[in-house]
Amino acid sequence: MLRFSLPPTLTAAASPQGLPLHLAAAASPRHSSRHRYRCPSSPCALSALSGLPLRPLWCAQPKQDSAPAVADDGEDGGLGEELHKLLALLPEGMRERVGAHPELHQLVEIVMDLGRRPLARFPSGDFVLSDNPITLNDLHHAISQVGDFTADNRAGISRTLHRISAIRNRKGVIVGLTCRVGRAVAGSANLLRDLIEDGASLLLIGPPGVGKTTIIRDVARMLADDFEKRVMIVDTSNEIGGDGDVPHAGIGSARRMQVPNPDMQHKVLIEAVENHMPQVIVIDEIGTRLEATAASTIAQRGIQLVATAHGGTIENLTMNPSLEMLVGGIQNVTLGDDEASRRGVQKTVLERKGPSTFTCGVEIVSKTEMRVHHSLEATVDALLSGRTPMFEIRKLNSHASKDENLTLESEGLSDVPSQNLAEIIVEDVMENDKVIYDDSSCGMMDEHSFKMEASMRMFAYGILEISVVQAIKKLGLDEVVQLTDNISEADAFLALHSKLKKNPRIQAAARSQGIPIYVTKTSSLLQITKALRVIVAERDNEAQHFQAEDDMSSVEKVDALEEARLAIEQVVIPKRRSVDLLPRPSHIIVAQMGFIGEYKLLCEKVGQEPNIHLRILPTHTETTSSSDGDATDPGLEESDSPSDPGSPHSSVVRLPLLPE
Ligand SMILES: Nc1ncnc2c1ncn2[C@@H]1O[C@H](COP(=O)(O)OP(=O)(O)OP(=O)(O)O)[C@@H](O)[C@H]1O
Repeated sequence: MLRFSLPPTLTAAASPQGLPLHLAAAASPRHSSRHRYRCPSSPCALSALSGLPLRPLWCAQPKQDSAPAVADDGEDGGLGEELHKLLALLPEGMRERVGAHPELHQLVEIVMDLGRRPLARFPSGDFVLSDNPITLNDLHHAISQVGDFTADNRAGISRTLHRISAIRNRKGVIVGLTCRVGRAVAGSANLLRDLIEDGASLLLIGPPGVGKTTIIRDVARMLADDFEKRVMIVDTSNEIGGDGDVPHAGIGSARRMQVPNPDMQHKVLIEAVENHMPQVIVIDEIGTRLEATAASTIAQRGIQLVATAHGGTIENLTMNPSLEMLVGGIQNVTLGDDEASRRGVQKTVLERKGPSTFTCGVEIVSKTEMRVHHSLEATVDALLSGRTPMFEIRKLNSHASKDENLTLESEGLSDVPSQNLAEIIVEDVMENDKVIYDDSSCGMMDEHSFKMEASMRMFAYGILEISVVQAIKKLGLDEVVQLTDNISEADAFLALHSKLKKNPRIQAAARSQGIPIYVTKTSSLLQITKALRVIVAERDNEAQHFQAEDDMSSVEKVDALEEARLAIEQVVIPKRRSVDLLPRPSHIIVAQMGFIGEYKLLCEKVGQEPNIHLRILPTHTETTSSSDGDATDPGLEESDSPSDPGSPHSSVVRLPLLPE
């Protein structure tokens, strides 16, 4: 886990909320140097692979000339001027009740439905503002203070970021209001600062109320003020720049175009590009096919695009016919039989149709946690092929108080957590060959002793690629183990047991490749690291074994030829006696025969496996024809007789393996 300490000056400057993001708002960081990371599967996917820390939020100096960030909550006990404007919509009794609430500064919404008790929504839960039900008068009082409701039934309060949404009856009369508190939280986009600075087009996805608009507002401010880009916000419901014709200070020097009617959003998008020469376009809520098409047109013109869309995950987008275009579009493809079996998939598969409109996808999990998909295309491809996509988790420590250290962690980069080591099981699922991983032995091994010379390609299935890559980095195996998407070129296969069990096709594909299959019970970084150790160690042993065999083979060959040389030069030629050499493997016997042939001597193979060996005859090949049928060859005769090889009179002399 990576921890960064908040400097005391900034700690002191932290907002009364004590929220980490508010702490971050105290600084307006500007980064001059950046880490660049490399990904095996995609050139841009990657900070998590680096093993390098994310930058702390305050690591750069605030820009001197940038306007100070506007926080909603003011000095009067956290009740800022803007919040006052929202509370003014309420009848006095309710206003006092909510004003006295200890979490006022975190108020999210006020709900007023005709004939029901009014509610204030806080992150901790709902709070009843009055036992008296809301009347039409209460609603009229509120409506009279807000601007006009547009076609999307939304209105705002001039010079604020609040959003008032109406519920109407069938005759069009307003019978309910949802009054959302809007805040400019400078620093809420700091977790995305590196991507923004890189010029990446970002698609932020998240459920309603998770904080997308707040983040995108800060992105616009950051791009305009910190990175001095020409930013145009296409503000469909005036939520980013606030209600009224003068935009809210929360967007900094970004410009804003209002949209007369939500159906016109796509037209205003194109107009923004054609008339105002923006470098960046910011849009809240892309929701229709027309809007998605307009966004894709803009991206093709090389403009940095930052947008939000509703949805829990990127997978939701791939299943949304209106929005799938944002991720490149999805199509059905029918594969040939060979290709289908090579990939281990069915014949009809889903594939991405074209390039994605956005470079990166960011799933907003909560106000303090995001999942960054550095390559949206790689994520979509992974999802469509049934693999788990690689993403990076970026978090602000939600437990940090303003007096504590602020923790910025990326799970993708954090150290291996301590876990119950007994749980670690790595099995080789090839039949009858189950290996239970012995953790104690692993503890004895030095992480850096796993270096291998030969590189190895590994196919991971059902396991986050990012975790595998991290484990590879942790073991220092970057140069050794590479991930591959193609099972047919893999040397090893690592899978999550539960997932592999359910996919006989992929099992069959791996088996047909004849590669070792390893499984882990869970996909925790710890288990993957340990699995990798086993895989690499086994591979290392194998490599050493082959190497040893090779080495031995060449040493034995030298010995065998030397043995033949001594036999020829010391016995066969001077004493004209035959000599039996030592039994050897066949490829070495062949080498010996060639060697003997150079002396123009005859030899023959004698004995049975495993004792087959050569007998060198004191007969020259030139004389073979004339001596053919010479049954009286003394050497041959003598050598057939069982005799003591050590005897000076013996016809069979066994030479020492190595000459002295
Ligand atoms: N970092 C933050 N700190 C404090 N409050 C926040 C933060 N981010 C958002 N909020 C508050 O949470 C509420 C919802 O935020 P926001 O409107 O940005 O969400 P959203 O995801 O855009 O919602 P929707 O999809 O419904 O438009 C607002 O009241 C906002 O002020």
